Amino acid sequence: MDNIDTPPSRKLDVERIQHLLETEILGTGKHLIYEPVVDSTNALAMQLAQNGSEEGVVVLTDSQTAGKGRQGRRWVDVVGWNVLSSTVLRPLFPPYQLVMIASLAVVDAIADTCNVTANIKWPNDVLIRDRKVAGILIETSHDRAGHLVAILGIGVNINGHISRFDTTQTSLQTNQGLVTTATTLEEESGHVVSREAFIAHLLYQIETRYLALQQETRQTHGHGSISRFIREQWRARLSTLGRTIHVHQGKKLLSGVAEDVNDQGELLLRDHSGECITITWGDIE
Ligand SMILES: O=C(O)CCCC[C@@H]1SC[C@@H]2NC(=O)N[C@@H]21
Repeated sequence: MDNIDTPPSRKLDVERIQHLLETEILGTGKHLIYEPVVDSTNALAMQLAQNGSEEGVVVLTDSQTAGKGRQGRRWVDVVGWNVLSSTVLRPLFPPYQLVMIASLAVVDAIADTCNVTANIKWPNDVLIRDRKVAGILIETSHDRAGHLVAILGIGVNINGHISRFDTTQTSLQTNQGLVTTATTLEEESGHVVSREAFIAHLLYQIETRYLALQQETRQTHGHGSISRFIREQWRARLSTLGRTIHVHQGKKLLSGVAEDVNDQGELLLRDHSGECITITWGDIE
């Protein structure tokens, strides 16, 4: 049993996150909702949002019983070792800009807490050394008053070593090839990472860009320098660009070189016949 990482059954210290946000990171106080176990933080946050909850409410947990991934997949976790968070937002700007803000926030929170460089696989997977460390799921809907709400769900593999997880205690073994495709911050930085510190930095990083973009959208309808700056920051972090890739869109497979992204964050793929295809969704391999 020596080589098996057994999860600590430590609960998230929400007061510590509040304290870090208010004193050290200089972000504003947040309305944090913590449940030790939920089906999905996104589902709970969506329920709250549809019932009119204010933006900025953050749902946190130690474990999800039905964590949601992109394109209907499951998101599995090991109790107490991951960051699982969902934030209620009411963006005035389009969802593709939220994709950019969220992935940049994760990249920056990783640099802040671990001093490790992470990159983005289009559109919003966060990778370190080409292995996935975080996933983002944005879901939109309308509340009872008809206003748009967006739930920004973020899952980050914080501690433990993927290759050593005790898969008899988790459903990780259902993820084919996880060991070669995923990683954790502990694995990459060489030290245990505080989930509380990571969450505080993450929320701060989301908030600064989000508020700036909300203000700019009110004033310029999204054509200002902040939108451009965020898009350029995100583009510069995309490890997908310049590579030969395969895009899975359901049963359809497209291959070619990922040349660039357009203003809406869509991927421009040059296929083998020389045609440029605009990719709006799909899984990149
Ligand atoms: O497939 C992906 O890459 C996206 C994964 C998103 C997972 C997070 S964990 C917190 C939040 N709650 C969910 O049910 N999913 C997101």
